[in-house]
Amino acid sequence: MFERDWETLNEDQRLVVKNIKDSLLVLAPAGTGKTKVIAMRTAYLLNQKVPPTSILCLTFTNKAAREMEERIGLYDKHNVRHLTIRTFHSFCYYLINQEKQNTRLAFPCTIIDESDTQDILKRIIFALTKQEEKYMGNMTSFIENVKKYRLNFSFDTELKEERLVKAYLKEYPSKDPIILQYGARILRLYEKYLKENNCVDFIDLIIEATYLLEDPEIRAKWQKRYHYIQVDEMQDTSTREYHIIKVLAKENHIALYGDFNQTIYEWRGSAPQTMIGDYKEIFNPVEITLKTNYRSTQLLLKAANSFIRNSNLYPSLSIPYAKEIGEPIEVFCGGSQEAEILMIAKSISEHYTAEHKQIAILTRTNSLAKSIYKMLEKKGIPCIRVEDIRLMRTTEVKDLLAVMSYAINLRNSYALEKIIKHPVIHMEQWLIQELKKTKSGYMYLHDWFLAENNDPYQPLIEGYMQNKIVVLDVESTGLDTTSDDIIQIAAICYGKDGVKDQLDVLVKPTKSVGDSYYVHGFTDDQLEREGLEIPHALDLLGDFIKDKIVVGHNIKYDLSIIESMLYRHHKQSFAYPGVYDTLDLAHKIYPYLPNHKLGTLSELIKTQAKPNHNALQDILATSEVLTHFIKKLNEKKDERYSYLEAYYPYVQGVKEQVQSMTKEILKKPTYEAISYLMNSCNYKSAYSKEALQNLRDFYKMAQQLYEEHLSYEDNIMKLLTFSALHASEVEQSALFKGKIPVMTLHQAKGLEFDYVYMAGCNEDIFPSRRSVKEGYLEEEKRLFYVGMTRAKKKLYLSYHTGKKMSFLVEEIGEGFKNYRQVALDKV
Ligand SMILES: Nc1ncnc2c1ncn2[C@@H]1O[C@H](COP(=O)(O)OP(=O)(O)OP(=O)(O)O)[C@@H](O)[C@H]1O
Repeated sequence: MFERDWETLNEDQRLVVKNIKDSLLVLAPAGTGKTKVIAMRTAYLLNQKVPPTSILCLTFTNKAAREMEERIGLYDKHNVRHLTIRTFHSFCYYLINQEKQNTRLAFPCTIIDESDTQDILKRIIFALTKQEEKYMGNMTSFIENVKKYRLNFSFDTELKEERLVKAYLKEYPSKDPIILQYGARILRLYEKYLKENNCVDFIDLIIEATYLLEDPEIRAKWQKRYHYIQVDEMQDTSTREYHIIKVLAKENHIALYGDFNQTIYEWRGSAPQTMIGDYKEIFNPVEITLKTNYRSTQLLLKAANSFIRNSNLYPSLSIPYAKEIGEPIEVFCGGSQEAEILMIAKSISEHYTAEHKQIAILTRTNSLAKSIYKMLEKKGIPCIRVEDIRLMRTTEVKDLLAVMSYAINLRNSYALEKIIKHPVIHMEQWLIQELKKTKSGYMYLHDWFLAENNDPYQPLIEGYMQNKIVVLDVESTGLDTTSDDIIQIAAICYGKDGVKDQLDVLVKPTKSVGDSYYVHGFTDDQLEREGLEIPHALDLLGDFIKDKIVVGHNIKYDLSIIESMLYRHHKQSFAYPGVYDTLDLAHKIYPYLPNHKLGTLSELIKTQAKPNHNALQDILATSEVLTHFIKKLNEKKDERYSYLEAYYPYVQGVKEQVQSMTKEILKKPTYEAISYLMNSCNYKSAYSKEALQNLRDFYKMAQQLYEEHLSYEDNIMKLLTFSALHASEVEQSALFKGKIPVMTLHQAKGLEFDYVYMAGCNEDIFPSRRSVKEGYLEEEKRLFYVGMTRAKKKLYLSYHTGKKMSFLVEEIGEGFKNYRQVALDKV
């Protein structure tokens, strides 16, 4: 297979595939086969016996990652599983997950996608300004950019939001009155909200990965891991992402692939020219340009080249492979926007029969895509608005995901609020508002749903008084709770009279400790000599924690791996009267600390025991921190009781409903949990026919993603991560169910179609007036180029009278276009 495909490659492509000794910069204009080349070069590396675990491929979309994996799988089915092929965010998540013990995040945290971010910001902005949506667009990118800007300062610098925003606005001035007046407060409230709910957004993933890689040990480990790094669509890689690549690559081989003319995310922080300047200086790459275009007809390619010249874009021109001269671009003008859309409809139904499915309609804005979709639908043309088929973003899917997310992260009030507002539960708004006001007593919304008829901290306080608290910590061969082994269990039983008992055992693992030796210091030999068999160690632990309150710092991780070991050894889960996490308490009691790691808390409280990765020492430090927290909790006891008296009777019923629902979810595979919610909990009564169809698709997706060997909880985690990282993406398969996709140009990145209609080629629409005002005219030109180069056979450009035709159409130059004007009554 590889040999056969190798034969089809042109000389430039072969140069790239075969060069595995230098760093590379591959400049590849649209349609010249860079995706194909990356896949073949990876296969070639495997042929040359490069270990698959040392190859990292970063793609722009999950779809591209999947396609690349499939393509490489054709050449090497066995090794493809061991490659790391991910999008940037997904890679950062992977890295953080592997460094669970070092990250500042508390696992399992919930990753929120862009629509959740918008939702949260909308609420904050409304609460502060009583203004609604019109400020959203600006605010989302403002928050994203300020968060990234924070990385210009060292992690040790303490920077309050006010100072950070001031510094940012000095460098990047804004005229938006809401940003100027409220920017810092909005940022502060947004960050606080995420922390309280144990959620992270996409930028946090990049920030946390950067933070982790600052640690010399962690950095060296990851640098050692990857010897070959390939990055697709480098032109849209943000400066921050490039920084991570650079750190990882160090002196290893790196290959960047891209096309300056397809940079369409400069507004989000990509600066390809600066990045490449830096890359050339540091890595001294061999530069190869792919010149042969395999996608478009001769005429379309000449038109695209002509556009590049006339608009002064980056001078990378390509030559056609196609023998077909092709048809000229058809430019037509409607007497109104409606007439323009009707002309598109007419053209589609006249020229293309059912066999011609490869058609797409591209627009500059979402709102135009919506109008086109509506009108085509009325005309009976089967089409689909890409925005609507982002399955993971639909309200109904998000409703079900909220239940799952809450089930595994009981600190997630964001998800909880979604659940209790849902029509099947419907807690009244006034009550939710009142419950949110009880934070001053360390009672967050989620605490109301954990509390029995009394103070949620009562069991902890009582446990302390009765010397029945167990502080626990386990060490393992790695951080994958589903497959790694426990090698040490350490616990103390303590309370108001100090430490009463202690358990400290080593355990024989079923596999080598590998690199984890550097974290805990136990060798295979020592564990073999001194370790107990795991069933025995688990029994000892079971006895030790019986009837005790279990506490730990980020205890969820320890409990997950214990649960997994019990499951693997066919043992019953442990039962204990309560679990508390000092990390959770730290967030509530000291919300404004820069981080809540055990070391930070130990310094703040001045504990005698200092945490140092030795399990017993860490436990002692945790117990001192806990004692301090219990004192604080006690101080607010009366306040909590007065809240409980006022609201608990209203909460109780709903609480029981939510608890029984979430408990049930954790006893089933994800897809069964979906049908349980739909049927037994009657979620289905709340949705329309289309929404129910989406939920059926979601069910199927959960079934496909399900992995038997993972625990129920880990499968939920997998589904949630998948949905967050895929939320902004178009699932190509759904597009081609015999419907014509209507989408924005940004959504069309990386796709190709036989026939492409670019609508709304009017001044002020394309280029968009706002972008031009903000200084992004060049980016608008590149977006136009991306649109033109999606077409394989024919391109249609349309506009309407009332506004002038976009000058971008003129910049294609003459000799490639036919003009047509039709009045509305003739359509
Ligand atoms: N050597 C080749 N021979 C025949 N077809 C090829 C060759 N190289 C690439 N192609 C085909 O050309 C088309 C474009 O390739 P590909 O999608 O890899 O380009 P690209 O550079 O990633 O494009 P873009 O940047 O516009 O997304 C694909 O259909 C691919 O299969």
